[in-house]
Amino acid sequence: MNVLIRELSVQDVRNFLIQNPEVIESHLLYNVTTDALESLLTKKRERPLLQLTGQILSKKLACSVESDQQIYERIEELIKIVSRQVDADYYTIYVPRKNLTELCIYRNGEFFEYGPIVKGQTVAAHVAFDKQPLFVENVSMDPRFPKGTGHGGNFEGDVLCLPVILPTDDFIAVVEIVKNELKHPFNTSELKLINTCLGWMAACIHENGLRRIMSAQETLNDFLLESTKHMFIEMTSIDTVVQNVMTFTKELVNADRCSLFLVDDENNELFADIFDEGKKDENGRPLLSKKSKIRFDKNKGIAGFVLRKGSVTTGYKTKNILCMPIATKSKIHGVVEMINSIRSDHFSHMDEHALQMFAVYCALALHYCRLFNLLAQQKAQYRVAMEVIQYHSVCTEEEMEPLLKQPLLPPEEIPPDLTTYYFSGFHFSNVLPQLFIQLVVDMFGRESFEIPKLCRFVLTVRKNYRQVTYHNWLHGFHVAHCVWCIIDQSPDIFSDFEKMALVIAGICHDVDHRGYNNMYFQKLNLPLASLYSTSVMEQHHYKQTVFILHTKGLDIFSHLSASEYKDMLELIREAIMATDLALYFGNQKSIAKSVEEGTFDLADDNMRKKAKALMMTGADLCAICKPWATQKRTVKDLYEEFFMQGDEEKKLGFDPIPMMDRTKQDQIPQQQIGFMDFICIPLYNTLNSILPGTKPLIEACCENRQCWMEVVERAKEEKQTIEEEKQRKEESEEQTEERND
Ligand SMILES: Nc1nc2c(ncn2[C@@H]2O[C@@H]3COP(=O)(O)O[C@H]3[C@H]2O)c(=O)[nH]1
Repeated sequence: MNVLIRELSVQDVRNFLIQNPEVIESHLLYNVTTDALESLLTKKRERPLLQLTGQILSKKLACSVESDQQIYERIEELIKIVSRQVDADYYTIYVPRKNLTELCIYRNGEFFEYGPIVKGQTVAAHVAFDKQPLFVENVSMDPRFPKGTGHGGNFEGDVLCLPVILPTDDFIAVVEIVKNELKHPFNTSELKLINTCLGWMAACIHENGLRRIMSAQETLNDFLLESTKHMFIEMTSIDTVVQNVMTFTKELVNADRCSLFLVDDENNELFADIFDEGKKDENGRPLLSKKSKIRFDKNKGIAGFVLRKGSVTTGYKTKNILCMPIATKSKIHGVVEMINSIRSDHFSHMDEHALQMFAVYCALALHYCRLFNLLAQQKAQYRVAMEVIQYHSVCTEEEMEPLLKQPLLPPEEIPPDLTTYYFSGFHFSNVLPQLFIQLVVDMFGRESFEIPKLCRFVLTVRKNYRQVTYHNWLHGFHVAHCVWCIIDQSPDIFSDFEKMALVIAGICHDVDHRGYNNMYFQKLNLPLASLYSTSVMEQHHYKQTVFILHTKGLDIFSHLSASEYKDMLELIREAIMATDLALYFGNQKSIAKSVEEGTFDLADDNMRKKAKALMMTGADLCAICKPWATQKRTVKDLYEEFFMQGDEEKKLGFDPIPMMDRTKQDQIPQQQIGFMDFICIPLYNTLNSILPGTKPLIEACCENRQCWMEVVERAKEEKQTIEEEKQRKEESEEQTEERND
């Protein structure tokens, strides 16, 4: 009989009771106390709650969790419910630690060490190792688990053990549910229930994490808004940006400490001078301290550095680090290092992702801040350079003295043809400043400008012309003089305001010309060409003019109101820009067309503007209308400048245009005729049609054309004579030879 009882299994007993229900009934009635029966009933009533489990779960999990501790609290609450549903005896929650090398048990808000994550010891460690669910029947008999479950090595029963893995692949826990062997084993629906619940739980925890990230994102957006405001309104310093980055990243990933190292590309180093020593301000925000710079080799491990530094200097122990480069596409700006997660014993994938995203904004913030600082520095450098330039480009008091003493020549020394188109400054180069002042005084009266200012102004303009052969101070004077003559010969057309703008534009129109045309700057991609895309030199001449006009002591227009001054500069700008010959063609065509159609009207603002532009071109080319001797001399100087550019281009491997090619000098007379036919004659004809006072210009131009024609003819004749002579010589040599023969 004894032998028979020993061989009975739990299942045999169950089968017997199903077939003999009266046995269990009498047992319950007579052998079990009422209290025990009632507790059994309570348990039994809880079973139908099964279908509500999902609802309870979702409610429990929907509550937001702020820290990892809270996540495990939730898991425990849920596993408690699930275990009851499946009538389990025990459950245990294990948490991976030490970078996934060890497990500890979580129970009632506390963590207890359990053991290493290895195979061949416990069920939980095996599952943590494989990260696969496992069902073990009668665990005490299974040789794979000599140390059994969380309830010891010799526990007899069935074990269901599952890893909790989030959709982000973060492995956060192992859940173990155990049934005593004497109870009924896990059935399929129970296994399904546990699996489903754990699946939902992982999804909810993940969801919760996302919510945490979203709220961090909101804070992040606020920060971005705040820092952008700082940068673009206040243009904050690098220190402020670094402090913002450190404070916010710390909040973002819940780090205990943080550091930020900036890259010093020049010295191949990383450095930091703002430190987090764990202090907080009255609002609980990190209080960072600025200290002397720590520098170290860019290639040395920062983590190692911080570990060393942290433990030696502050006694602070670094347990885990999240380290991220702060980089834009082209440059690594720095490295941010988060030390010791407050939430857990390590930083999660979510932390990493959030920081990765934020690092992009940090990089932009640092990038713009650096750019801003660079810009501010360059601005300061520019100001210093301008001060130096101003010192050297403005005339000294010694240089001024003679003119200040005698701004005007005695009447007998004034060239009699000064007020005619034919005046040539070649023989008056020493007194051109006095002659210019004379013209100004003649046209505007003695009171129009402060004479000492005008003296300083005119000498400084002269100083700012370069010593090139054509586009020099003398050319500037000639153009201003021609403008003066046109105005003088066109009474009641221009206002004093316009006249002043035109005469001053005339004297300044080529200031700082370097003897090269616009094409040269563009072809060689010189800095001036990157500054101005069109009318390169003309824009530069205007800028130089404004620079002179702005300089204290030379500010001849200081008597104007702000708006008058603005208008004056605009008129000067238009006049100087009009000296770009590339703009002339369209202008001439448009005026000639209106004249032909009888619609030209100087009262019309637009046409008036065009007329003034044409007048500036007329003055700029006035050498072509000077007496023949002056014309010849000017062309010689002009071509020397052209050839200098040609020589330069040849040196740089370019092919100069024939006009700038020294080896083609014999073409000059023909080129002059071409220049007149193509540009000057239409120009002065049209100018004459709108400003009849310019008639001497077209006449003189035509006379000079005649002179160039004669040069061409003479050259032809000379060539012919030479050839005839050559031929005659050859023939006579032939005859001599024949005679000798
Ligand atoms: N070939 C030729 N070109 C001239 C003459 N006078 C002026 N120019 C050109 O016309 C241009 C007008 O604008 P710039 O003063 O910049 O440069 C001038 C020269 O390139 C001339 O007599 N002959």
